[in-house]
Amino acid sequence: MNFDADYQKIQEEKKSRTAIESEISIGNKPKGSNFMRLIRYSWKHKLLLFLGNFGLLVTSLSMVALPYLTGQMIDTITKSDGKEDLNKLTFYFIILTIVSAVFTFVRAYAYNILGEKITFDLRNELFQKLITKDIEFFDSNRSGELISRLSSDISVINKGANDSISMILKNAVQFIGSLILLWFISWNLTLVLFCVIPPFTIIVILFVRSYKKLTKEYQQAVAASTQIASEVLGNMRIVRSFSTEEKEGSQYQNATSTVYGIGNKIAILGSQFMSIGILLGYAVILAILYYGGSLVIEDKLTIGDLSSFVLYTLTMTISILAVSGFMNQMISAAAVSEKIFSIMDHPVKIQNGSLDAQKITGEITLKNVTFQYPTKSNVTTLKSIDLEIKKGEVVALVGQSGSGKSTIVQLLERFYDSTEGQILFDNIDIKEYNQQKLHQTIGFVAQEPTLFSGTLKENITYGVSAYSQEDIDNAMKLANAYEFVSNKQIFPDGLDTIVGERGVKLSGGQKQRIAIARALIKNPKILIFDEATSALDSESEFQVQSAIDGLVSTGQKTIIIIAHRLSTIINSNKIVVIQNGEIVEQGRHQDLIEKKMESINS
Ligand SMILES: Nc1ncnc2c1ncn2[C@@H]1O[C@H](COP(=O)(O)OP(=O)(O)OP(=O)(O)O)[C@@H](O)[C@H]1O
Repeated sequence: MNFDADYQKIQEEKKSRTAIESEISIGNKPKGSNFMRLIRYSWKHKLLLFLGNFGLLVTSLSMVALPYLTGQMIDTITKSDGKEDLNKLTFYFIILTIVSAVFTFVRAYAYNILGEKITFDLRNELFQKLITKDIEFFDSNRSGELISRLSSDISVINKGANDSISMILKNAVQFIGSLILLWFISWNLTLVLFCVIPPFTIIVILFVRSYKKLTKEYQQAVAASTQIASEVLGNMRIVRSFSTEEKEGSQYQNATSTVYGIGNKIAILGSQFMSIGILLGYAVILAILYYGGSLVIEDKLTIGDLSSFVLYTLTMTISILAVSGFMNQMISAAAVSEKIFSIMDHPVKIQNGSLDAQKITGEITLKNVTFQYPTKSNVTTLKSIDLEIKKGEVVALVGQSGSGKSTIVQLLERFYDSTEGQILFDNIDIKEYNQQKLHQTIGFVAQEPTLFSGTLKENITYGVSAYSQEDIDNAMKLANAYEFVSNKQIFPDGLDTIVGERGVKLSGGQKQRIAIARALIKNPKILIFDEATSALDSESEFQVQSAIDGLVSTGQKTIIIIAHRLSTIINSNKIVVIQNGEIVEQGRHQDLIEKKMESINS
């Protein structure tokens, strides 16, 4: 294992971590209002929306009627002959309470389910869009951040989209309904109330603004700490071997301290707002009681009406406070949805072609290919590469680390489009081919094989829809994997052995051979080995190398091998030497040696 390189990688990742902490580079700004776009997601579930809103209307109107009924009951109590009316009013009260309870259930249930459906739709749409983004997108957006978009951020939208919208609407209906009834009970008392509403509204607006800013900062801080956790937990062996647990622990603590700090500010702001709200609320009640009480003394208002008035004022104060509370959730949802929609809308540059690549024979041409990575556009990684690979040829790409060998492979896989020049398969531009079909004709084995959680069989047949047991066995035999998979002492469950995080750990060489079998089962016309043996010990290397040699000897596939070791490439039809992104030499091994001898002699 190359610990130094790994350690350096972690350090580099850490440096870039700081850079990405604040912003996710998702490119273009979202179009239109995010909120309206969220509403459109709920519009897809019209029945639930209708049920929720109907429940909401009925509950809110019953809540508006209750203080009025209470006032009427108080007035009836003060009359000596009011028993019959009291019974009637009590009956109405009971009915209203029951209606209110039933429709509260309808509203809450419909909105909760609606929230879950929106979450389901958003999460799936986002994931589908993510996995079809250009590889370039993943160069500049860290997986930790993208995962938190998918998990915690979408849950924030769920809360914002169901609880808050429904509660805001409910309280708004209650507020307006109460205001109308207040006006009918006593317009002059209502005017007193109007004097307090503007300062109250200004405070709410100021609070909402500051809250919005802090919420955004909070989410970015959470994403940054998640990124640290995911990197450290994913690289535990390196962390342990360099004894950096303490350092990583304090790094994480620093990141979470930032989260805590912002959370603290949010808590202070929220509490301040609540206390000012309560203060203003009681001031209003006192004003109403004082002025309303004077009107009762002057016989211009009944005690029942004053009681209704006080209750309505309370309802309205609570409504404003509740709306502001739920506004927070909605603002968080809007802030989060802005990021989610920006990711969804980020354009895909690599356009798919329509040509079926199944009939490709394996002839590859690179014509004057120049390339800069989009995230490093000031550096030309490949410079005017001209290369011809014939069908069935074995070509080795050699050169110093960082010279551009793997970049050539990435262009052949069309992970990126070349900046200049053309890549042709069977004399047809790579852009003309359907990408999925093209990938089926190319088998790729990377330096560090990645297996997915699941069985060995699932891993070998990854990406292949139709296969027989014979296909699996053949692929395993060609990859030198058949023997160890069939060894009941090592793998009692054979192909059904679970691998991955919760399963059996495979050795590097075993993993690599499963990865080769996975590449071979597609029966690809082109096979690419990107330093497939460089991370292995000599025994595993021998096993993998003989699997590659076996494939080379069939002469049926075009094989591109990136390797450092001479033994791996000595039998190639062509060795291509790359230096600083340019081809400096190419030919058979013997030709290159002769050339070298000539240059030494001359
Ligand atoms: N996704 C990427 N984004 C930006 N730059 C990249 C990316 N991948 C590679 N590079 C850069 O491109 C250059 C060529 O890298 P490449 O991986 O092709 O080299 P290589 O010859 O395969 O090296 P090695 O033998 O070490 O694997 C390097 O400078 C590298 O830093």
